[in-house]
Amino acid sequence: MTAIDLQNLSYAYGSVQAVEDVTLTVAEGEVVAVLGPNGAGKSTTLLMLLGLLPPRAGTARLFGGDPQAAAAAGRVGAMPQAGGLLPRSTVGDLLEFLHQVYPHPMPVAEALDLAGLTGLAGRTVERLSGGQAQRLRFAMAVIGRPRLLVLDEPTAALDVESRHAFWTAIRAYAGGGRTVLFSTHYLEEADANADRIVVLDRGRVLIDGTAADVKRRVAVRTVSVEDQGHDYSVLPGVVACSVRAGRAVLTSADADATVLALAEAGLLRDLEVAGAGLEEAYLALTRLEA
Ligand SMILES: Nc1ncnc2c1ncn2[C@@H]1O[C@H](COP(=O)(O)OP(=O)(O)OP(=O)(O)O)[C@@H](O)[C@H]1O
Repeated sequence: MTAIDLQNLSYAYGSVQAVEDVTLTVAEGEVVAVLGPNGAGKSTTLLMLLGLLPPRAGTARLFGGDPQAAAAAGRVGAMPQAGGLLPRSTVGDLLEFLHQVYPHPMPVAEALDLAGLTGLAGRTVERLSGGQAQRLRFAMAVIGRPRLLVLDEPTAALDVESRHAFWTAIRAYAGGGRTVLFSTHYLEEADANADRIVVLDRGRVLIDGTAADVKRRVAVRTVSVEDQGHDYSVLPGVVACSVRAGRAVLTSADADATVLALAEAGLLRDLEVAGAGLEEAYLALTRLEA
């Protein structure tokens, strides 16, 4: 059974093309990360997927039907990036209300436990810390026992320890054959918690594969040597190169192969190899695609 089926989805805010021709299918039981830097189009894709934003082009279907129908049937739980909480109500009242709305909910105590909020049922929402509010959003998303859980940057407000507990809860939830789609900026988080990673860049799908596929392509290093006027772009692994202050600076997706080729060509003078950040990796990948 296909849980999520996005076909050629596009969306523009005025002249900003936020999502362009995104096609993505997720089978029931998969845990998928949507990875991308700021502004990559993650939130916009998630909003269309949930039926909260009408696509300008393409279609979004959940469990073979309309996203809104899937949501109305209680099959979808969503955790937005922010908002969605009534400041004056208590944690317990909010969850109790949702418990009554859904057809097959879990007990409020179970949702509290799953989200690490046991003992906070009487606390008003406005007195929750950022991390606790985030965990309440998670409890609200799971209390209806949805078959599909959609989480938009769920750990953004959490410290390292809460992150760990949070992912343990999500994995436990996914373990029962449920489908989870979450967005994140962090490759490590996607790697540790997803079966599959979809990298979005400027609204487009750049990579759709396993963590190993992604890592292979974002394991970018900066290799630099004294410039000797060579055409460095032809060397293996090189995805971008420039000459700065007499040095050839090469962005390489395979530093070992690049260094070996430099050595074979007699170009290995004053070698420096440095790790490149993920943002640089995205940049390099984008150039590779261009
Ligand atoms: N309401 C809006 N009005 C105008 N432009 C918007 C709006 N929301 C998003 N955008 C633009 O659309 C593009 C995609 O934004 P989106 O929020 O989907 O990306 P994102 O990957 O979720 O980013 P982030 O990681 O920062 O949340 C960006 O260029 C953003 O500035």
